[in-house]
Amino acid sequence: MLQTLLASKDFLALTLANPEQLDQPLSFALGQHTRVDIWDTGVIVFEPKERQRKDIILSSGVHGNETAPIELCNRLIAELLSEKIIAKQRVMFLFGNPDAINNGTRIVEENMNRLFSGAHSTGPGLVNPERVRAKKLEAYVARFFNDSQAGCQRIHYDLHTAIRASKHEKFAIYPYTPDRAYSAEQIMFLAASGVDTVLFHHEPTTTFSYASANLYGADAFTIELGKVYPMGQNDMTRFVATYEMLSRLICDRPLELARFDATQVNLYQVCRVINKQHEDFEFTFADDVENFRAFPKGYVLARDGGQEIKVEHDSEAIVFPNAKVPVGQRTVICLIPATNADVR
Ligand SMILES: O=C(O)CCC(=O)N[C@@H](CCC(=O)O)C(=O)O
Ligand SMILES: [Zn+2]
Repeated sequence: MLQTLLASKDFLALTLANPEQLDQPLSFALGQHTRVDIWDTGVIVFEPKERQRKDIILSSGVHGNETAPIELCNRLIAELLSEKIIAKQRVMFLFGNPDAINNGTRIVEENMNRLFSGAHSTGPGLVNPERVRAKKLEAYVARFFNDSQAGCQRIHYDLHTAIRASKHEKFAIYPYTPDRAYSAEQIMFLAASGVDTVLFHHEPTTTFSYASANLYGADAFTIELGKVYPMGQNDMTRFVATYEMLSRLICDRPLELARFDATQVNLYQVCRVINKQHEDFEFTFADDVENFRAFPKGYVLARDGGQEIKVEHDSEAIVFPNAKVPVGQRTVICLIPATNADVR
């Protein structure tokens, strides 16, 4: 198994050939500079001999059909394994849901990105593969971040793609962190990566990025890198800036970030999340309406159990509309411009 990986440098292939687990953890050295530990299928850690100031997690494939970030991460892993680039920061890559990646579907049985912060074990408990895997992923994040040296910055970018097209092609969700100012440096890092739009969430969630922000004080984001396409059909030239900035981050090359300038980015505040109450929930707008389309006050966005759901602010933009979720889950996020965000 190790020989195959060392020859191919294809960690995704190893992961997808062993979607449930690996027989045993693997450990090896890259030259004199890096130790590599494979903790489980889809879980690989690069540890430079001389540790620097950042501990970085890059996760992808929490939704199995969101392939561009999976390809991007597999390329970074291959370049690290072949010593084309050398990690100067501690970095862990996670391929979240190998079964769903093999299936080419968002989920197998349940949306994994609603199962963090312990949600995997509430309600019916560990009854499906996504719940079992979410629990394991939480444990790997804890193991990784609990080994951070004092003063080390923790970073977690959970990489996704959106189901539909977006007015802002690449965007990030900043999890709810009521006790912290928003990081100007992180927002400018995202902008330099081609992610020029940030949504500030207004409440705790059970997403992967929220768990890392809340439990470990990490600079954590869900990052949407364009639209869903099948594996191998992504135009990877659209991710050149993202690849370049992640590579600089891992290798501790100069980030050369611009000073924070609110006019260079699109900042939105989440004003509400509409959850599905009844099976008959439906939107009034067409399936091909893109993310960030704005609707005026009073516009009927949806109907749910005979009730009309209307725009409450002068204008609200919508993101992630999806009527086909289970009752109780998010159908859409509504946004207003973030005019007073505390960015420092
Ligand atoms: O395009 C869509 O409808 C969903 C894309 C996606 O998977 N988004 C994440 C966002 C997580 C967050 O709010 O931080 C998700 O729904 O899990
Ligand atoms: Zn996703």
